[in-house]
Amino acid sequence: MTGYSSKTDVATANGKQNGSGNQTGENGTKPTEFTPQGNHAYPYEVIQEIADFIVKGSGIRPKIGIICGSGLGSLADIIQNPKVFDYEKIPNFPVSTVEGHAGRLVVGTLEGANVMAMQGRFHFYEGYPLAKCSMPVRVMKLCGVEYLFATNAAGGINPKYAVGDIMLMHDHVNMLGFAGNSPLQGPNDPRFGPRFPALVNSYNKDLINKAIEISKTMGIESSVHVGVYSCLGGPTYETIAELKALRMMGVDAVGMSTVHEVITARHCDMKVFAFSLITNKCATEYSDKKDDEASHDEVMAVAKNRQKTCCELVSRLVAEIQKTA
Ligand SMILES: O=P(O)(O)O[C@H]1O[C@H](CO)[C@@H](O)[C@H]1O
Ligand SMILES: Nc1nc2[nH]cnc2c(=O)[nH]1
Repeated sequence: MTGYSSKTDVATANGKQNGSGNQTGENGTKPTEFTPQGNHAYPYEVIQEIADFIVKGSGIRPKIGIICGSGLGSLADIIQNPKVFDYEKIPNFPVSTVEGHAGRLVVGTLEGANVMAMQGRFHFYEGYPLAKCSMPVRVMKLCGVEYLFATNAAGGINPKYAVGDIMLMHDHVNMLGFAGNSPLQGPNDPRFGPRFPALVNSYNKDLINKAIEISKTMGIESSVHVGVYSCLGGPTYETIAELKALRMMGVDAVGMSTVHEVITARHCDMKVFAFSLITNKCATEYSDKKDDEASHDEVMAVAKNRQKTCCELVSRLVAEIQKTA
């Protein structure tokens, strides 16, 4: 029996295959065979099967789901009593193909809360349709997750932002949506959420306020901002003209992820907290300076430098949620 095998979205950049093939679960059972619906959406039953595999395999029903951004995999390393699942071993799960995204799911406890963290997310530019990129958010939901923490590395467009700053997301501009692409495209399954979800209150204000308070106690409030993120398809970094356009639209930071995860999470009524680590300053004026060019090496280096701060912010916010549970 085979798993998901759409040949049109197989990410083979580094020779890895996506979540197809003859995987066998830890308990020896084989995953359900299925065909993609609409825009490659996974059927509810398949998502349920993946969630059951994780909950049974870990013995934990997580309340908080964390998605680690590029170079921020250490957010999962602080999880206690971790049960680790390589994506390759999870039935019908895609694989990570990007440097800085290890491709592991870590389930355990953090500040007394049950959590699960993705060390590696899926991006549109890897060749995955958006529904597949954000499929793990639905897995989280069926595992029991109520809160999604989505983190990312992003370029700072707001001239006030410095490299290493943190931007708490309070809104987004969905550029892929402008172009008619959505993770919710195709038939709607009401067991996840409504056909036409509203997004005006997507980023939980209480969690943003708590994070601001935490940043004060950490003494980093001057490098923490609240702003607007936009996701482009990538994998190219932006041209100056594109950056100027994004700035005119009110975008503060730009990346290639997160928005479709947030849309999927809000569709199934999860509370969302998201932040960008500003890993590079985006040039919005023409110059010949080599420094103006973004690079993934720089992104990874800055993320490594700031991982301790990001870990502390995340664990303190988890502690706050746990306190009020
Ligand atoms: O959004 P994350 O996964 O943090 O990574 C960001 O950094 C990578 C580019 O350097 C892109 O994948 C972009 O989306
Ligand atoms: N699109 C985009 N993604 C990023 N990820 C990290 N930095 C950047 C950037 O400048 N642009």
